[in-house]
Amino acid sequence: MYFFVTSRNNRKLRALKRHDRSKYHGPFHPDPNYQPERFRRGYEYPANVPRANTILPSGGLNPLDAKDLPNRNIRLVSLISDQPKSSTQSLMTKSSTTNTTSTTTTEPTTSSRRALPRVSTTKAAPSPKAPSGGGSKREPSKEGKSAPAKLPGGASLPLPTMKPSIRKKFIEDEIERIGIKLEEKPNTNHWEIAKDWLRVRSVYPQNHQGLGALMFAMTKTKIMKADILTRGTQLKMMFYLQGNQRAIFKPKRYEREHVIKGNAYDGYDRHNGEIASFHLDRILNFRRAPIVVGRKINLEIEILPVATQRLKDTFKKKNGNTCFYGQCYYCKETELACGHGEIMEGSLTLWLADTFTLEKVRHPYQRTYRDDKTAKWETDPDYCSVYVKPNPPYDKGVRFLDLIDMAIFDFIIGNADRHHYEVWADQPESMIILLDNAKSFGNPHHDELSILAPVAQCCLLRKSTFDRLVELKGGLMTKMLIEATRTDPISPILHKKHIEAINRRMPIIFQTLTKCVQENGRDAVIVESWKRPES
Ligand SMILES: Nc1ncnc2c1ncn2[C@@H]1O[C@H](COP(=O)(O)OP(=O)(O)OP(=O)(O)O)[C@@H](O)[C@H]1O
Ligand SMILES: [Mn+2]
Repeated sequence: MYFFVTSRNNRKLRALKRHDRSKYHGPFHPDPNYQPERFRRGYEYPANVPRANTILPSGGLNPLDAKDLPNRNIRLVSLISDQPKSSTQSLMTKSSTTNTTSTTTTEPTTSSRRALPRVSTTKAAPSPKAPSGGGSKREPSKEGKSAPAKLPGGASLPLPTMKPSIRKKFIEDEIERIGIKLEEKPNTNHWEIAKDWLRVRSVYPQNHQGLGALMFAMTKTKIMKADILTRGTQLKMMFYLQGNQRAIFKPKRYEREHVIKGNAYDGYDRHNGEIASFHLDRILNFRRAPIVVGRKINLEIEILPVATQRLKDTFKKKNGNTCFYGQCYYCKETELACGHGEIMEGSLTLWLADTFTLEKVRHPYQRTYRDDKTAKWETDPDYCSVYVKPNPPYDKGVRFLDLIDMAIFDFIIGNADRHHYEVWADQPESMIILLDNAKSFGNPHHDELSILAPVAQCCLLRKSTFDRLVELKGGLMTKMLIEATRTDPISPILHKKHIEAINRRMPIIFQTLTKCVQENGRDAVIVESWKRPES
């Protein structure tokens, strides 16, 4: 009898839940309550719908909401300023100012121990002393190294800087180096070259002149066959290029200035984000992302004649434009991707050679993709030390530091959708391959701090990444990004608001690291390698 009542109640509860469509909007559908209509990834959350509050509101506040909240006049003081600051320096410093141009607001907290900082940035949060020209104004000492910035508690986070003249030359060289000439190089097997490049810890080499020729080939080579790609949840096509090379085509869905509102993982893929991310991967010298170019295709001439029947079946005309909807988890006839007439812009990602096998791993900082449910990492400040650090594959080797690198990368590009990542199977030293970066550059007015959770909680960073970030600070990263993408066939790749967003996010990374250094000491945070200490 008891069982009967309970199961009937459960049934009722389940039925109730089924009608409550306000919850699930993630990529998976683990339960029967899933309602795809409402929370397709292409769906943008209406502004007037109240959202359930989580302890951590996805790591950031919408700047537009900040004015409604009390006691948020808190100014973020940069810790990477060039002169040592007084003890008012802290990641979040309470300020009595009512200055509305204050770039950052944060909710006051009684405890310094919380899962994540809640900071939201409305517009460029300049590091006060960071010059826009990319150089550093810090007075160099005789060796060209600056005095370390002293922090409260005696810790320091030295940011080595170059002599202004050396820095100037460095900037020029870096900008020169990162530009790519897309030029034809006939009688070359570009695909074979890309295959030879593939390593356990890199996809392509640094500064290889073959890259421009390979990318040129990607933009021009005849498409021999076009098919759907059912893998993943987003609309895309699989192309087979002449010479037996596969490539993924992600269609343009938004104009450059479009802002994706709502959750940081909302919206369709951004093809330009996929391109910009590849170049950022080059700039950071990670070389862990597949090679991507922009390409405009003629759907009627280049695709339909070589399309498989199952892809052709999803083609439609709308308002005189050729469109398709493909076949994937979120693909449906009413959500067409349309060309401009017959021409469709998109990104083309080179398929990785089969030298190694991909293995998919669940990201330890995976989101719940639900408003009513927080993941453990969002509320537990010890999540990293208890659940990540001590356990394989993060307890030794390169994986853990790769995870942190990826968090930095994703924070810069604004990708909050890294629910899984991929590595080479059976290769313990494998890199985390930065596959699928298209959920990026959605909202340039919002910095999704929760993406930095692995950095803020684990307080570890590979030294080479730290050094590179220091080199790129002060605007060099974005200068290089603009130069790197300038020759892409569908350039400009990013709207200037996104460039501004990157410049704003860099100091936030340094602030997060500084807080780590304050608490743990520099040597424990910036490391060459990491291994779980013997207990
Ligand atoms: N360049 C590539 N080389 C080899 N395999 C790839 C490549 N790009 C994607 N894949 C494979 O296809 C899968 C789906 O691709 P991708 O992640 O870009 O699609 P998606 O629809 O965005 O997926 P999701 O919805 O899970 O984010 C990847 O997880 C990977 O296994
Ligand atoms: Mn994706």
